[in-house]
Amino acid sequence: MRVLASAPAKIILFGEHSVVYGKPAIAAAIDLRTYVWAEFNENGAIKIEAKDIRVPGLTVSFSEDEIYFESDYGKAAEVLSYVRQAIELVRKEADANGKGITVSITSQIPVGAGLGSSAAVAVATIGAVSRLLGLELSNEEIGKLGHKVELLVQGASSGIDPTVSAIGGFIHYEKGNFEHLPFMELPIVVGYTGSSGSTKELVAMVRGTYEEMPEVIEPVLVAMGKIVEKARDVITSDLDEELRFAQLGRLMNINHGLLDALGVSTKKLSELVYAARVAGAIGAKITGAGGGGCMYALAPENQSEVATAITIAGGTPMITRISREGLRIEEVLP
Ligand SMILES: Nc1ncnc2c1ncn2[C@@H]1O[C@H](COP(=O)(O)OP(=O)(O)OP(=O)(O)O)[C@@H](O)[C@H]1O
Ligand SMILES: C[C@@](O)(CCO)CC(=O)[O-]
Ligand SMILES: [Mg+2]
Repeated sequence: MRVLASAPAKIILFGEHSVVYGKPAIAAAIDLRTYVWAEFNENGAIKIEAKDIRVPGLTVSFSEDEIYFESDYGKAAEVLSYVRQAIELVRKEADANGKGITVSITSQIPVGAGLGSSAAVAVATIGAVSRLLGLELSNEEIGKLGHKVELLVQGASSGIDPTVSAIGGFIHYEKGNFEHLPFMELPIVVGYTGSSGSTKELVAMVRGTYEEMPEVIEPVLVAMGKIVEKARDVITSDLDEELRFAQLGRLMNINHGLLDALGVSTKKLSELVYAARVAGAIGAKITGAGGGGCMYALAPENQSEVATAITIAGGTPMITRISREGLRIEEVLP
């Protein structure tokens, strides 16, 4: 039997980082996907074929009989730890420890770019392997297992990324609970800096500053939570679209300033944010953990001008759509 599952990337519209501290956040699934095939193998091993994961900065060390592979992301085997933990977790749930499973991954989502590649690969793997092992799990339950995977690998995770990847659409998320927000077409442009950041390291960096000076950082996190509540009121209000976008744009700009204050922006991210605003975007901010990765801009009137400005500033623009669908079982072959 072979099973193919897919799960979407996401953008965080408002509230990344503060969501790790129990504040609310708003996220949406987008139409880039990770695809995972799962099947049994005979030798009892976990085998992972990550077809298009690029491993930048590869170093190979030869020591006696051992060979170690390291990359810019750390030890090569660690790069696959989200997938490995996802398989092990599902095997345990299904009481199938020791069962040989091969997964093969292809992905449209840039890695470490703030678009939730770790959550999508974990959710799609859990989806494919749970179906293979005959476990009946809802998408919501799979999102919760995806959160466990992120906690195991990263040490800290709010769970918003695996939740939105599993269930799709727009969500308001707070402390493990989510609520779907009304679906809307958002005229956005995502700008990719081309460099990556590790969510694990960025979350740990913010934690370090928080512990060093909680009296300074706590009010920043509280303000981020207020931005999210205001954004939710705007999204669910009956204001006309122009006013709604204008208010959301202002909230994005304030949220970006606070993320910069937490130290998760980079020169390139800020350049893309300002280039988008100068080209007429009504709001622009980092999306995801930062430290490289992506920003997004709200540009109801001029998506293509904003995309061009992002290119001129050295980024790669992506005009994406919100995905209503989360995890999907694409094929089950005998
Ligand atoms: N196609 C893939 N195959 C295998 N592992 C992947 C794949 N895509 C992502 N990963 C795993 O996810 C890690 C990147 O996750 P990380 O959380 O740091 O960034 P992100 O999820 O892309 O961004 P963010 O968390 O800010 O949204 C990679 O180092 C790798 O371990
Ligand atoms: C930085 C962070 O808030 C969002 C990453 O997309 C981490 C998390 O919520 O787990
Ligand atoms: Mg991630």
